[in-house]
Amino acid sequence: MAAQAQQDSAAGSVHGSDHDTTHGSVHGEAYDSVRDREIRGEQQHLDRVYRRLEEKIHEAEFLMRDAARRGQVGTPGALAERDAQVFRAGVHLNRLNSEYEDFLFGRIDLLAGKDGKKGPDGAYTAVEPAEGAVREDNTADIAETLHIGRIGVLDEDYAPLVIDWRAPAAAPFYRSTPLDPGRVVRRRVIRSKGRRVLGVEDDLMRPELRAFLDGRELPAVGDGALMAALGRARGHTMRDIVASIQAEQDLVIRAPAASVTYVEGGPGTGKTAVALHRAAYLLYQDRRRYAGGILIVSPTPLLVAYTEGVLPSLGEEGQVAIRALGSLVEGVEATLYDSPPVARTKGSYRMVKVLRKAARGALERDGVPGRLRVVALGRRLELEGEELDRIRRTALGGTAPVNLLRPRARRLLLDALWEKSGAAARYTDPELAAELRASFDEDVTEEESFTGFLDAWWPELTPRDVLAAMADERRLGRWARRILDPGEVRGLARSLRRDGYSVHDIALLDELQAVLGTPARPRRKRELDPLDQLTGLEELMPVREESQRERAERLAQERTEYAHVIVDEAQDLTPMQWRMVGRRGRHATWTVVGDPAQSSWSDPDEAAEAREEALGTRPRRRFRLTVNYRNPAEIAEVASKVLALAMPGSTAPSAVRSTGVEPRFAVAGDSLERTVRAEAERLLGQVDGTVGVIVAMNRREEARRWLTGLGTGNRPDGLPEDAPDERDRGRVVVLGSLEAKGLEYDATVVVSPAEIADESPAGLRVLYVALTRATQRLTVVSGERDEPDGAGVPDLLRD
Ligand SMILES: Nc1ncnc2c1ncn2[C@@H]1O[C@H](COP(=O)(O)OP(=O)(O)OP(=O)(O)O)[C@@H](O)[C@H]1O
Repeated sequence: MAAQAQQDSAAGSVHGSDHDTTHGSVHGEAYDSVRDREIRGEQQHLDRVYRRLEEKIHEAEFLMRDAARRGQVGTPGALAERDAQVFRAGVHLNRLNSEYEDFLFGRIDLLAGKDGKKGPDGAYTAVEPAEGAVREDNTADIAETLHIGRIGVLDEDYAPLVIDWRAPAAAPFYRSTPLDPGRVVRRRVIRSKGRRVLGVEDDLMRPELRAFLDGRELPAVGDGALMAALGRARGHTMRDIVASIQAEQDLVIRAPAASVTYVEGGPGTGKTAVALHRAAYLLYQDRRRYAGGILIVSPTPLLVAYTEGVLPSLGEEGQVAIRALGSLVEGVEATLYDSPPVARTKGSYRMVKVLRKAARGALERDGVPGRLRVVALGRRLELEGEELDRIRRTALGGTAPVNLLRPRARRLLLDALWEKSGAAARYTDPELAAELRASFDEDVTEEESFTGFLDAWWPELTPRDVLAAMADERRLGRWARRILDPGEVRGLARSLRRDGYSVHDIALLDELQAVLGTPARPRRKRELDPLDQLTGLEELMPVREESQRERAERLAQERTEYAHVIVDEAQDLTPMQWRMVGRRGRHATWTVVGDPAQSSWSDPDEAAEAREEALGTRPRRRFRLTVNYRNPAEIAEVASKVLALAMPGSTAPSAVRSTGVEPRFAVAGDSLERTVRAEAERLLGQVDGTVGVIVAMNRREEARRWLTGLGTGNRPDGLPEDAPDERDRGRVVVLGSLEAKGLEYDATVVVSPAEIADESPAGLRVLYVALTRATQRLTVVSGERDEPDGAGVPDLLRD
């Protein structure tokens, strides 16, 4: 399994075993000296790149100053687009310099191509080698060497010093494999920090070939960049994978953005990483088109926080908004959880009908005046009871948004009052009657008693008002008759009486916003500005352009629709959430990534239907990711047992590496608390990075207390500042099973598989998620319900 995966991966170790050791020889030369020489060579290249960038930055600064001197706007906006880009690159570089590793991270050495055409990035465009590029004796000359980095840099002759990783010329760096090498002979990953090259790792794509560069044979050093990247300790934020994107991932990242791109793949196959890199790629490829914004929808705020740093590290911020499902509606933030049955009700498609009824019914409230009384044409006119109800029913006919029906209701009230006045009967001349009616309407609508009544009887409803009205079980029962059963009504009403909102409430609020509509507001008159009287003022005023970030924030606030929508963990969206997300991408292209086997939603068919509706009739392109980069084979093996129960017949992705460390099974004796704490402590000593403790949702609070002071950042009272566990602070994280979605840790403790599985109808799939979070070590603790065997293996994880 793992061997197959290695073969699939472009970075799989393909060169001879003499390179796997740091001593030995490469083509008769001491290995260490070859490596040093290669590193020195890359260092010289990196120095050249930095010198060129500095030149360009100075040039851009000069142009800016010059433009300012000539009275033009003193910002990059006044420069030619190319220079402005260089300027931004320079600003970005300064940041990269101080904050990020691996500005320059790759290199490919290529055979001569089929033709001599060059692309805009200065590189040859041919994908396949020229005939005769490889000589009969299996030797060849390297015709082109490209360096790949986070941005593109050209030298003074417009030859590429660095190719942007998203440019077409960089694709072979990611796609070439020994099975399908194209022109690539050697693929090199360069590790650098700031301006210093630290190491190089090579893969030969044509190991049978002896290739020469400037008369010297091309050596290969290192033993696999991908494995080195995967073995690194995990922190609290995700890293980008630019240096080691794999061929099957690259196909997704660079897929044309038309229509809907579907990506499925098991845990750890890089779906989230791919989604983020795809956003950066799309912006690079067509910045103008995506100025409309890219929205990335993520299931939890924890996953947003985990992934947020990746885009700036790719040079992208601003046009991409990463939002949790609970933060998609402006001004509200989900903070509560619903029990599985309530979540199921709230997420169900049936809520559309309930909400439509509630939005109309919410107009009838306690305290609404039962009588309208006005004086007009010298008479007292009244409407009450049944008459008012009838008017309301007529006004509400059809499906138009409730808040937009107020003018219609107002009209109907005036009609009824006019009727009551009997004036119509007295005037037979239609012109005269119309005139009188107009002045009647004007008189009535100016009366305080009329406007006051209308405001109370037909107020502008907000989504929150309606949701609050649904907290009344009796009223909700009326609106949900024959749609929800009484148990569902009770649970729903009770959950809406809490302070705050759950993630499922947010989709209800959004649906209500659509059902209620927003009446057009009269434009506020601009206050009289004495300077308006002067002309030509603008030219005299210094104009401060918005910074890119300010602009992005402003646009994000104003924006309700996006040009491209990326949905991460798409298997978890409920039908109501699909409707909410769908409204934000009505004219968008889409990338949808997910894994049905990890779905915590209990009715996948219903969700699939809502998803299809949200995505409309656009054509679909499907991709499948097959390699698990997160879990070692030993952990993947245990998880696959639960997969077999959760989704019989589905195949698990193949793990790319194995650590030789089997998962550990512990049985809680008389104290679950003590066992969990001891196991977490043990793992803290075994890994350098983070430890995630995953428990059933209703044990979260309790488990946080169990682990107080153990690397959690919750210091027990009286602990001296330099206590030994101080270095572990923040390394242990306690999570409810649903919160673990998408995250990963060096080691995890999964507490009571049976409790997690029993918690909801989708429990087995949630357990599958929990078991696939660790990059190095997994400990499973059995509790009362787990029925462990003699080796401590719980029932659910046995064959
Ligand atoms: N090509 C790669 N090079 C290096 N690391 C990679 C690569 N692809 C994925 N990874 C790493 O593997 C881990 C899993 O990736 P990611 O979280 O994107 O997977 P996923 O498919 O979204 O998983 P899940 O479905 O479990 O949420 C991450 O640490 C990611 O950085």
